[in-house]
Amino acid sequence: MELIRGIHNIQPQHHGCVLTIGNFDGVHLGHQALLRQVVAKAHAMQLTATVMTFEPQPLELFAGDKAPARLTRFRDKYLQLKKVGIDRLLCVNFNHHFATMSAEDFVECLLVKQLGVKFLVIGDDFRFGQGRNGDFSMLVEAGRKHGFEVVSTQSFCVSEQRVSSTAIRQALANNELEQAEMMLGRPYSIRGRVSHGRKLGRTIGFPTANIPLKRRVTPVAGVYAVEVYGADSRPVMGVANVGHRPTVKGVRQQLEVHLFDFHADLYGHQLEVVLRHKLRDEKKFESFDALKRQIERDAQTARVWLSERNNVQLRPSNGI
Ligand SMILES: Cc1cc2nc3c(=O)[nH]c(=O)nc-3n(C[C@H](O)[C@H](O)[C@H](O)COP(=O)(O)O)c2cc1C
Ligand SMILES: Nc1ncnc2c1ncn2[C@@H]1O[C@H](COP(=O)(O)OP(=O)(O)OP(=O)(O)O)[C@@H](O)[C@H]1O
Repeated sequence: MELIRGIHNIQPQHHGCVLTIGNFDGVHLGHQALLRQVVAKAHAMQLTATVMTFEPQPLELFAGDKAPARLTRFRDKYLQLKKVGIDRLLCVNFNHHFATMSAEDFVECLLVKQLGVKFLVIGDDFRFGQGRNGDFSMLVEAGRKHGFEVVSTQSFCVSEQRVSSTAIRQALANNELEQAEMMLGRPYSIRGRVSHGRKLGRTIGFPTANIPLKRRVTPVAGVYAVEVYGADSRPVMGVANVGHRPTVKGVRQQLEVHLFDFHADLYGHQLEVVLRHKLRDEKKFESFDALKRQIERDAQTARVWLSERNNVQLRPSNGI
């Protein structure tokens, strides 16, 4: 998948495409249904399947710290879009200048002149341009004038609820991990590179791989039973904490994972940590020793939960 970083990097060879536009945070099942239409249409028209997305996401520019937590970082979004079969990703730097572009300019300058859009697929609620003034009917009108077609997809629902990034964040915040998985089409996970921590964990028998979340705010917090990919050729079970570590006066939010029965150096590795089950909220303990005893209990509960779940999943369907 080709990545175009910023509208100033659009070249004449990018002219002519089947396009969709949006945040695509999570690249959930609703997004995937829409993206599959884009890919199918692009094949039929022998054009490139193109996605326009924004970095930062518009609300992150407008609301700053109050913007909702991200489901997927840009890197994860890129990988998921590639998996669905998108050919080209245009990542627009969403700054105040871009935000003041009128809906008319957005269509005429960007969609028509620069991208030469031939077919546009958008969701039923899509709005664009300064003040969110542009809508579906305006695009249809512009399409007639400039010779491109516009279709609006129907809402993709799970259990009669429209799948959306907002609904998934809500499910995660309510500890409804299975509900979130049904909407994402895959379990919720956090990816990142293991960095050096304070190395206190090993002193209490619980070495942890630390994945700094940097400026990322996650829609989850607390202690979880997890499944980790990227540490070994097979998934490794473990227990993880997403939080600020108040007992040891941690400042930055971080993901820390202790892998069961695993003894190898993981510094620098890219891990994917799948959160399977929430055990409890993070809390401040009166001593490091009390925290240690609680982590022992967490690890035991996580082991039991994960092995019960794996037994159910691995049991052959014919009951043998
Ligand atoms: C399963 C698990 C649960 C944890 N729960 C808490 C908690 O409730 N409160 C807290 O302050 N820190 C918690 N921590 C973070 C520990 O404070 C941290 O792992 C320990 O200080 C080691 O840090 P280090 O990896 O930087 O050496 C937890 C860590 C793990 C692995
Ligand atoms: N469930 C869905 N069914 C069909 N189209 C969808 C669905 N969810 C999103 N889309 C469409 O996918 C495109 C990108 O969506 P976008 O990420 O902006 O919205 P979203 O997932 O609904 O997130 P939010 O909850 O923040 O509104 C838009 O055109 C949107 O209308």
